[in-house]
Amino acid sequence: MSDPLLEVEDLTIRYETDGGDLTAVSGASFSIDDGEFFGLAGESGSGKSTTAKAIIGGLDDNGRVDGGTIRYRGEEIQDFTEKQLNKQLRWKEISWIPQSSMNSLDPLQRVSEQAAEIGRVHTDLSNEAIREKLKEMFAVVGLQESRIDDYPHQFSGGMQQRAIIALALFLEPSLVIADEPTTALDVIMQDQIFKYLDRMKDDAETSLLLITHDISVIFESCDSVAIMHASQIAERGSTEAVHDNPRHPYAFMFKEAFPDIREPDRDLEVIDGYPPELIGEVTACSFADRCPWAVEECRESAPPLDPVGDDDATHAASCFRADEAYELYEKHGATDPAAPEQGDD
Ligand SMILES: Nc1ncnc2c1ncn2[C@@H]1O[C@H](COP(=O)(O)OP(=O)(O)OP(=O)(O)O)[C@@H](O)[C@H]1O
Repeated sequence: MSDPLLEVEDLTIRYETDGGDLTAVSGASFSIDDGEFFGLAGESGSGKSTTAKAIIGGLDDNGRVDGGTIRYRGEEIQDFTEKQLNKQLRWKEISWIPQSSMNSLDPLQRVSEQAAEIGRVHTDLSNEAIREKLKEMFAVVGLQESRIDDYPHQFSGGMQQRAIIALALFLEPSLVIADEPTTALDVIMQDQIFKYLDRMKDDAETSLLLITHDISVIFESCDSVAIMHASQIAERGSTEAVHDNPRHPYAFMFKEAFPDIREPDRDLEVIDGYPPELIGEVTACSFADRCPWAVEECRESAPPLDPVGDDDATHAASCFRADEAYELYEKHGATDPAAPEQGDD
């Protein structure tokens, strides 16, 4: 079997802060194949954007990869210099639709000039061919082709977002990283962009790393998923396996917190509390303080992301009670029948 397109292994990322080193990602592992749509879900602050930024070499200055590897087409890239990233990866291989596109366009350059510069560095295409490709993408994202020569300030916020998406896709990259790409867009436009990505997937085996807090979008559009909670991957696997047979309490409670068209009458789950901010080494399950099924062991060490042993070899959960938690949840709701009743000694 060939290498996965992207392989993230045991990745740990920390930010230097006044309060000490904050662990934003702790031991994360997942891989994305050619033509695979992979969703990374989780509440705000779980480490999704940090993971994506590390892949494209865009960590904030106070952030660093503190352990693990990121391989792209088999080559380790976590220590690539800016020059290597620009020359070998960005735009043509991996393109990035950032969470906030508002400041991503150069205000001093027409969009077509920005495209020309990207095209010059990464392809042999003529200027005319680059303009044609950009016009095609403008049509896909619902912008008039004639506006490729506009400056960013001539667009509204939503239009700037669409211009960024056009720039991210016009060179047909192998991997598109999209961080909450559709939050500023209406549903029709979201649908149009996903349809276009699906076409790229069919025609050119384009892969997608889709980052969102909305797991229902991932269940609709992705082949695989990882659900993160406060720096750790709680569960990972094919969308089908994680949807139908979830094992980690955060994964199934998070999933049940969103409406599902297949179960219109279900009450939505509420997860009490907030994810912790983790200073220093992570030495416990980051969900333990919010988990109805947590036992002593969960606070004594961080559970490894182990295979759950079903038909999907990629399906793994980092929970000491992965074998029983979902069954208990289905029988008793979000309470542990083995836990002492309140008021007991
Ligand atoms: N530059 C930074 N300096 C210090 N801490 C940071 C920095 N950037 C992110 N963090 C912290 O790292 C953790 C992970 O943040 P990250 O933005 O990766 O999460 P996220 O899951 O993408 O959240 P959101 O959905 O809100 O974007 C959070 O605790 C956040 O406060």
